[in-house]
Amino acid sequence: MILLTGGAGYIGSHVSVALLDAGLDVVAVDNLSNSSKASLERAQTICGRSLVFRHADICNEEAIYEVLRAYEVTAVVHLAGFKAVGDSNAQPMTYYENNVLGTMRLLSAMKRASVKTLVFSSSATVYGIPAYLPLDEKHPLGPTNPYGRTKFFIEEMLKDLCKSDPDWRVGILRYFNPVGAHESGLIGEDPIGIPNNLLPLVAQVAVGRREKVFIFGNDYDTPDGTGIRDFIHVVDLASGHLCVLNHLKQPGVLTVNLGTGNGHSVLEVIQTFEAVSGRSVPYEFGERRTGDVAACYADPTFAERTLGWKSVRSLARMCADHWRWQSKNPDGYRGAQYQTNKLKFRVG
Ligand SMILES: NC(=O)c1ccc[n+]([C@@H]2O[C@H](COP(=O)([O-])OP(=O)(O)OC[C@H]3O[C@@H](n4cnc5c(N)ncnc54)[C@H](O)[C@@H]3O)[C@@H](O)[C@H]2O)c1
Ligand SMILES: O=c1ccn([C@@H]2O[C@H](COP(=O)(O)OP(=O)(O)O[C@H]3O[C@H](CO)[C@@H](O)[C@H](O)[C@H]3O)[C@@H](O)[C@H]2O)c(=O)[nH]1
Repeated sequence: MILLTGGAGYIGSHVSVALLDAGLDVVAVDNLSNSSKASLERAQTICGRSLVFRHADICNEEAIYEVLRAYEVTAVVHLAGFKAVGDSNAQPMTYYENNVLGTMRLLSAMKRASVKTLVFSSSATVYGIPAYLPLDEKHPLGPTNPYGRTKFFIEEMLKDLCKSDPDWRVGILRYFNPVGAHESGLIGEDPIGIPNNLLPLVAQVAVGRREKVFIFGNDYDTPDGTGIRDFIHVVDLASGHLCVLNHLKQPGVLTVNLGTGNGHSVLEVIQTFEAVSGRSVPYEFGERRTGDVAACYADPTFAERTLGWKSVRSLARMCADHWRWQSKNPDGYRGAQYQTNKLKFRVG
């Protein structure tokens, strides 16, 4: 049985599908602070298999320990955490508590239950301002905001833990910019309030929920002046978790970039989204956003060499799948527009 923390979230629901489709048993734990259980009900519908859901907080060591023992968990995929960069500047201690302390509690519960295999979702944000591109795993680390520092501190903690005890096997996955949705249109990203990230905002403008996209800067040193990022399809990203889980046979830490290696500009994303959706996405150029860099994209060769993993879905596919999710669920999981035959969660 695999314990998936943050399982009801955007990436977690897609990882649930990848794990269930691979025939693995899953217990998903989430405190639903930024998600809805509906995502996991739909993940079950997609796979035709049930998982176990436990409403719990990773900061609650006893609750996690109890789950680890009750379901005979053998490995943990740890996605639970807060992720908004702006919020983390405003409330750094909340981020340190939830992300760093939460991970410490989880590790402590794992140690007590003798579960010592972990896959952790880190972020390309740990690299900070790129000294060179593309970013390989050896690039120096220097996160520029509290959210990024929580990921950095957790990475350091995991390295120390593995040095101290050779039984631990840890995969650190540095995600670039996950976008898109499962091709069924049943699960996808459902941010609360005005989206911070580009793709969900573009999708909400296309569907008519918002008026236009403000492009943060058109004077970067890039071909069209707008920022460049490595957008990666969330289904490709999810499959990377399976690959790393299968690969964690040796003790120690394996740190891997999950990106495509291709950079796409903000304007390119908007134009591609318009083409695949047939909708217009009005935009306006505005000031640069504090903390943004001109360009950020991965060198994904280490992932391919060590895990045999490679992203396969194009930007057009990312936009098309994101659009299918958004157009079928204009109000996300809150809308009742898209009913599914709910599979019951497994009772543990
Ligand atoms: N989406 C991105 O752009 C991105 C990029 C890099 C890394 N990541 C990391 O990937 C992970 C998943 O991100 P996501 O985009 O799916 O975000 P998300 O907010 O959709 O999912 C995170 C989930 O964790 C849950 N959660 C938060 N704190 C918890 C706690 N204390 N106990 C139990 N559950 C808790 C939330 O309710 C949510 O369901 C996060 O750790 C995030 O930092 C995301
Ligand atoms: O309303 C918007 C939102 C974004 N952008 C631009 O779009 C690009 C992508 O921005 P965004 O989607 O916010 O992603 P990033 O700022 O690259 O950060 C994401 O990707 C990082 C990993 O690379 C993660 O660590 C972060 O948590 C996640 O928010 C950037 O050039 C932004 O300036 C706009 O122009 N307008």
